[in-house]
Amino acid sequence: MPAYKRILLKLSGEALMGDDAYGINRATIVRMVREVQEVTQLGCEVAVVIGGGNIFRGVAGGAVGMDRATADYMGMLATVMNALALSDTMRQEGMTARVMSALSIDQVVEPYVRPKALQYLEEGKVVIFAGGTGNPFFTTDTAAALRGAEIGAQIVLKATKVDGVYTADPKKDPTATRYATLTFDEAIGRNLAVLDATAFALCRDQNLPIKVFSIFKPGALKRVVMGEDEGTLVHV
Ligand SMILES: Nc1ncnc2c1ncn2[C@@H]1O[C@H](COP(=O)(O)OP(=O)(O)O)[C@@H](O)[C@H]1O
Ligand SMILES: O=c1ccn([C@@H]2O[C@H](COP(=O)(O)OP(=O)(O)O)[C@@H](O)[C@H]2O)c(=O)[nH]1
Repeated sequence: MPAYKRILLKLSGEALMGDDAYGINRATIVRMVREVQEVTQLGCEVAVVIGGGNIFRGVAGGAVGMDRATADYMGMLATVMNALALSDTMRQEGMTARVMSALSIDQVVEPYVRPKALQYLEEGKVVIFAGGTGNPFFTTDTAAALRGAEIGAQIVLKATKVDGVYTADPKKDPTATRYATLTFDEAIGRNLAVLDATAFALCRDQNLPIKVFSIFKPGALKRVVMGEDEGTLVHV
């Protein structure tokens, strides 16, 4: 039995690159989709928020002199492309997915309508939320917290490049150690940048726990969903 009835899974855009320099690595996206399929087969309702960092990151555009809001809209469009790729890969693997976008691009994706998203989830379809929050100056982590709260998910699962929350960025500080659990106030107070502070604060206020785990570790998603010891739990 899965430990959660409904989850919000945040998939890193950047992880979609696999070992490529940018874009979507075919083997990587297929592997991610199969992991999601495993948890749907356990009877868990799955909503996904996908990032866009493999195609475009607003802060990077902003850093080279581009208007930050414009760069962020480009980043949001990148998440729409990833969402379409993800949904198509799910279709090829025999799953049913629906993409709902925070930005209206009528010819391409259906708009986000909360009751419809809830209906899809109840029908056992995977719902992929594209376009982040629809607002510049936010991230897809914040979109995950927001949509997670809206759909009544029991937990937000952040599948990322590291296997949990560390005392410092493990990519920069090799002496950093991993937490098994920590509170939102500790994460925010210590400026732990594995998620942005807005996402942490929203989850804290809604009493919505977050689990951070590695997207590269085979079977990790299933273990998290089964309530087994994997990654780091951030809680109130
Ligand atoms: N305290 C920390 N613990 C774990 N990871 C951290 C920490 N501080 C910064 N990071 C970095 O945060 C990254 C994950 O966040 P992010 O770049 O938003 O990835 P994603 O593509 O999953 O959204 C990790 O790859 C890691 O290098
Ligand atoms: O609500 C949002 C979500 C995303 N973005 C933009 O989209 C980019 C891609 O999202 P993110 O960096 O969160 O993706 P990931 O880290 O998962 O690759 C961000 O850098 C922002 O520029 C945004 O402006 N508002």
